[in-house]
Amino acid sequence: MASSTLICDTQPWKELEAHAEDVKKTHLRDLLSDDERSRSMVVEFDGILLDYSRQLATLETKEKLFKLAEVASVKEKINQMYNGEHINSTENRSVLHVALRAPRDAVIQSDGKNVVPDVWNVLDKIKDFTEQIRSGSWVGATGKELKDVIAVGIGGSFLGPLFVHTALQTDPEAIESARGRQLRFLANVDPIDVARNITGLNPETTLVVIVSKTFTTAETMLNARTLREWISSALGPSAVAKHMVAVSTNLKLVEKFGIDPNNAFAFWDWVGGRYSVCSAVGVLPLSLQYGFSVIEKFLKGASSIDQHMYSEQFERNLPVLLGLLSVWNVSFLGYPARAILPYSQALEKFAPHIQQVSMESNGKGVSIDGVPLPFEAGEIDFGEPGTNGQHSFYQLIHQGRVIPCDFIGVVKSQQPVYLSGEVVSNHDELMSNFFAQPDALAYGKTSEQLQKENVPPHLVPHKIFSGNRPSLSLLLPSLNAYNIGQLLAIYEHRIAVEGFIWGINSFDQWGVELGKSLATQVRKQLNVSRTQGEPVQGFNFSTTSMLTRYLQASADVPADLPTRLPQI
Ligand SMILES: O=P(O)(O)OC[C@H]1O[C@H](O)[C@H](O)[C@@H](O)[C@@H]1O
Repeated sequence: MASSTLICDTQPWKELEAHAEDVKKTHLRDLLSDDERSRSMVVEFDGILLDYSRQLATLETKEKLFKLAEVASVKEKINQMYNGEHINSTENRSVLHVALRAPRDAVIQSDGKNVVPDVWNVLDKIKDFTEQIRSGSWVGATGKELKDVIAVGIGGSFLGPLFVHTALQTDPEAIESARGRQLRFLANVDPIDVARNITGLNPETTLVVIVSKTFTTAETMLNARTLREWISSALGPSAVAKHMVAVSTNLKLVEKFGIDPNNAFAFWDWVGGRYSVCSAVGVLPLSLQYGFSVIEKFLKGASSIDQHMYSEQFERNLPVLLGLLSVWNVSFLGYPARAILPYSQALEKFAPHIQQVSMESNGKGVSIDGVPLPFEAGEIDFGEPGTNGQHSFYQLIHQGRVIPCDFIGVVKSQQPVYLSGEVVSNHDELMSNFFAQPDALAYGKTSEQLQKENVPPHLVPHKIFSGNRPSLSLLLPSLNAYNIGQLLAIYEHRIAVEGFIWGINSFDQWGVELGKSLATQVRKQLNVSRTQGEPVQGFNFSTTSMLTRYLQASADVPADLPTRLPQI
């Protein structure tokens, strides 16, 4: 496909549009009665099972989607990504998060250089440093062991590590290796988040890890300065060297901040922020908490999916299939949202992480060549663990709008519980819902069924479930570090595949800039108003009124800002 051709102008796209009209006339009840079809919509790789038989799709849909992938050059784009080509063209960068989890002997080139040795130099440094901290050979300024870690970072420097930390927290092996240690995350510039993070912690036993790709993000830098103050006001300025380390691509700014460059852990501009959890961004704080050997398993799980994505034919390729189905739902069936529904409390931070990976990657309005898109790209991702979500927003999913759902289940619980006298184990109880919900969505309930149940006629319309609501199910064998790595990589690659089809740049994020620069203007205004009593000017009526009101009502904030840390 010529690079300036939009995907929506190609024949396979047009055929899919016409085909979607036919498929909309069928019902999942009928599609699911064809066992042959269902059988062909189950794929397994490395213990992970994907069943997409409850997608509103036929065998013909699949074939047509493969043709779309062909005309969109998906295979070529995957190869370009793995070969380190500058596919992030607006930032002129390679996109090589796969190199972060590649085996030591792999060769992955960026700009003519094999980056794998650099990756492993940093991993070795992390291993060494975290062993020093965990063994107590590195101590704080007063000679005490550093048992607690606060990771300061936001966006991609926060959400992925938080997801993995939350997922590992109840894994038996991880629990064992984290005994006596705490890992916290400070992301929001809201001072309440500082207060919550330092509550109950002693600076003497705390290590602060500043995580920022650019080392310029306003929120992270203010939080970093705040925690530097917390440490130095308690232990003296020289304590910072023992209590603060950094992860960044910008080692000059790390040094300027006052962190010893020896205690800085590098990564590279070919790692996108939201794809950085497998770099020092995630590996350092997570190894401090769980030990490097646990986190190495997480990297191996992600690497297994990387190889699969690269070499498996599309019919059996989990991320490619998932990506194609997402495009089908969004662009042809017209369902703009997706619910991510893990039936595991350990995955409670998975949807928030994927929200960033997906919405920041694919929420674009122009093609990679800058041509405005005549169709919507991206999807609205949200989710909560089951069964909690069932008691919250599932009403809308069952009887309101159609939202394709990803059901994620786990065969073996991290924490099995059985009660004598109960019908099933606690995990079986959870999984009963995992298995039931997709069928409830697909089949629904008809008025005939309701009448047979003697439902009073006036309630029948309220109790009808139209069904025909698509979902897919992913079944993981367990939820250890390896499986968590697999799950992460499946979603990362799925999102890339969607972007490859839509013909957009999934690896830049210009849409976050405008709000940041307007906040700079407001920050300047707040400063001159508080320090010099300047009236608010240069804003529209609404912002001027609100700012004025805010300033008047918070006049107790001292203009000279004497240091004040949370009083909690
Ligand atoms: O890691 P940092 O440079 O501090 O960036 C943190 C975050 O900043 C921005 O908001 C970007 O949109 C995110 O992709 C990034 O992860």
